[in-house]
Amino acid sequence: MSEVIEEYSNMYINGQHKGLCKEGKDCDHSANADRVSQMEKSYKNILTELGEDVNREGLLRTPLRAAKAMQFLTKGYNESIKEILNGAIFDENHEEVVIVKDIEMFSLCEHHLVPFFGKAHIAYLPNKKVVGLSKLARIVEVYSRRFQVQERLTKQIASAISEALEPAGVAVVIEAVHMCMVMRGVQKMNASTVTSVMLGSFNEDQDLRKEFLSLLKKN
Ligand SMILES: Nc1nc2c(ncn2[C@@H]2O[C@H](COP(=O)(O)OP(=O)(O)OP(=O)(O)O)[C@@H](O)[C@H]2O)c(=O)[nH]1
Ligand SMILES: [Zn+2]
Repeated sequence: MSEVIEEYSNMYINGQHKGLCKEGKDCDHSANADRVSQMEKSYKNILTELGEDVNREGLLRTPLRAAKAMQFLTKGYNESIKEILNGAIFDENHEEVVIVKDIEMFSLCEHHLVPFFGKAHIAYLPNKKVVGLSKLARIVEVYSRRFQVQERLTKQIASAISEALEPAGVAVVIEAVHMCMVMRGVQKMNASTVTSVMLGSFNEDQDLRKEFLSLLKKN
């Protein structure tokens, strides 16, 4: 048995989940072990093609570590908004804007598979329903932990909030630095990219939009 399959099989003993997955959640460790094992092989190939000796001490466990790291960095594919928001939305007659700003986000650019990272700022104008504040940050996690372009990430976050809460309006702004523009390609250290999606009242009401954008400038 390969090291990775052994490691993953050990997590599921006598019907008890140990380690990665939540108690009682239906999951398939052996399929995941196969996936990680295949990725490990692929990383070995990549390192070899780059001229590295995959048998030197420092690299011995690197392909496996890289495979697991990549799984973590793309864990959003296995997460569901529905599950995250289950029980977290409640009735509240709050008619003012709710803003959560400076939510750190880390994603991977789908063109080069290198990171882009920065901050997401979210506002919504409730329409009878509000959501646990941390869940807004969790929505950012679900969509950013995937291969992305910043525009789509911004839109997916806004749409998820809009569908779940049916608010009067939603605004999402993301500011990010793309390592594909910093470490390679055009090599611009200080360029940052800002994307925004304004739905409902944030789209229709210029004053509301301005108020949100001016709040983002304040520290
Ligand atoms: N719109 C958008 N473009 C992105 C994002 N991330 C990376 N890109 C761009 O995707 C483009 C890929 O273009 P290509 O010309 O195929 O790639 P490239 O030759 O590596 O381009 P350079 O980076 O200019 O060297 C580049 O312009 C990247 O800057 C993103 O989130 N949104
Ligand atoms: Zn890129």
